[in-house]
Amino acid sequence: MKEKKENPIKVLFGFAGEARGKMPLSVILAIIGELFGMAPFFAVALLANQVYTGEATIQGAALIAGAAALCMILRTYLTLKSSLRSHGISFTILKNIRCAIADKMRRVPMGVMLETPSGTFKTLMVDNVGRLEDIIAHIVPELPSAVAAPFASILLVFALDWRMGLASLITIPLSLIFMVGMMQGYSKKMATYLQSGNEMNAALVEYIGGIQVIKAFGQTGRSFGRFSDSVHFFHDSTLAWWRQSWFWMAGFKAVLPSTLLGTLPIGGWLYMNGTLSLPLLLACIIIPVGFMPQLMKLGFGLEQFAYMAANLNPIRSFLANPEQHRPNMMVTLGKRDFTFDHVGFSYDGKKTVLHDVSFMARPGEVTAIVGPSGSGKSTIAKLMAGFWDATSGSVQYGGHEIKDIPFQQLMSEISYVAQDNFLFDKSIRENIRMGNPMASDAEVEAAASAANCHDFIIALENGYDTLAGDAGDLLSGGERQRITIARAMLKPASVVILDEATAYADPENEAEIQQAINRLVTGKTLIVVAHRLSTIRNANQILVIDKGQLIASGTHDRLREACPLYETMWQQYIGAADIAEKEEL
Ligand SMILES: Nc1ncnc2c1ncn2[C@@H]1O[C@H](COP(=O)(O)OP(=O)(O)OP(=O)(O)O)[C@@H](O)[C@H]1O
Repeated sequence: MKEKKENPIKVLFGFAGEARGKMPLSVILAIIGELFGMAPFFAVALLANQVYTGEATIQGAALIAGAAALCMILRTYLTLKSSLRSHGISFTILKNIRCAIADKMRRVPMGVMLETPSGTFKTLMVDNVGRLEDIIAHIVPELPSAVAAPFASILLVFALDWRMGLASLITIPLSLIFMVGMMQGYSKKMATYLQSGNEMNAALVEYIGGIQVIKAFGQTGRSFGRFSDSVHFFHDSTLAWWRQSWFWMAGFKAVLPSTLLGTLPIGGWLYMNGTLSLPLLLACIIIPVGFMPQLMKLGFGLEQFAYMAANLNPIRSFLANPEQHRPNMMVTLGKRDFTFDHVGFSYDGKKTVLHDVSFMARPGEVTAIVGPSGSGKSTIAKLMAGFWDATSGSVQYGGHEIKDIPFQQLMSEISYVAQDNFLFDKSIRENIRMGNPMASDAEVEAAASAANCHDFIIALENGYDTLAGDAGDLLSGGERQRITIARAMLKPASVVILDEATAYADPENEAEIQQAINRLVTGKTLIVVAHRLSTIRNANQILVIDKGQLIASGTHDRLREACPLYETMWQQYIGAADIAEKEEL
């Protein structure tokens, strides 16, 4: 995914939608509000002058104080108005970003959705987007006003006496030195901070998920190790950042508002010289005291912009994913065969994982895909299911390119049993029924029996009503796999794509799964990504994949003679099966 360096504010307001063009008024209201906020300082300066010149009267002082109070009321009113408006805009932008992410989820290839952990979407939608709220609602309108009011005051001090104007600015270059120290490596540190926070969240979810095993076996386990490491990393990196920046931050906060450092000695010297009158001295000392705290907001605001960019990046990155387009109109499918015609594929546009793969899988037959780990077997299965589109060449089903078949229509033809045997956090009954929402309870249980899972399901405390999430730690990987096979059995599909799980190679589970598969595929086309070669001995066609290339195809007996890689895999398989059998005895 390529990312152009774009102004993050521009990117953010690209989502303004119906609130487009409303921010300038919010900024103007905030600026005018801040200008009114300077009134008390002018009032004090004016009063001091009147006292000095002997012009001060009770009525005059009351009038000045009243005007200052009115200005403060106006300031509160305008700031409130600006804030109300900017919050409205902020919520609109947040809503639009969330809608854009949700919309994108529908458009990205199914493979992106299946392979991205759901926690990542939660972080994107809730955390990253949520953190933008304050920045839009506060920083955007307040930053220009934090510049405007001090700027107007500085101009006034310069107009009164340019030497005092310069004296009042003396703390700015000094504080800039501290600010540069504070901002050193800021973007990198902020990115580490956010990333380590996300890593801690993910590790916590994994740790809590496995707590039952940890308690049962009194072990700390790998997941605790990961959680503990992430907590320590978060602690260490945050502390290191704080240690590096506290001195600079304290210096910045102490120096910037201390305008007296310049105005008092220089003003005093000018007064003693007789080149500055006392009223001017007082005015030039008091007015800067009022504007510097505003400039502090500027420093804070700049920091927030870096924070905003760090939160905006993962959102932009997801939205930059290429989209998968499918028509809505159903097509008339011919003979249900799969044809791969010179197919090439890359997940990320950089590394090619399939090179020029061509084959045909005929209806009603078993086509097996074998090869070393990482050779591209699952990728072929995912291209058949339409989860990704071929980068070059074409994948066809029933005489049509898969990308010309509506996704729903293709899904109604195919039952896909994934390697990671994904169960939803619903009851086991509902998990199986997802294969066919119209199925009765009796049909669900019949499918479960055929998939060899009825017995262990009824042994659970709540039987078929047990939530898959609650049952997660009670079920073995093989049992979870069989539940997904039961789901696939219930689906009235003509093709079954079975991405075999690698992990459940113990002979008992293997036999149970094998039986379930045999019942599942009666009369259907089976495409199996095979890790256990016993599964596919009788396959009509076996495709041997190596490093993304189809190096041979044929029946088991033919490949044993013609394909050395297949023969080696077969010998390894027999050897492993022998060892497993002996261990069982
Ligand atoms: N979502 C993805 N994004 C990027 N690369 C991926 C993705 N999924 C798989 N790959 C890479 O594509 C290559 C082929 O992976 P694939 O899962 O198809 O192999 P496989 O033969 O099925 O492996 P295994 O037998 O271990 O399941 C591997 O290098 C893998 O790292």
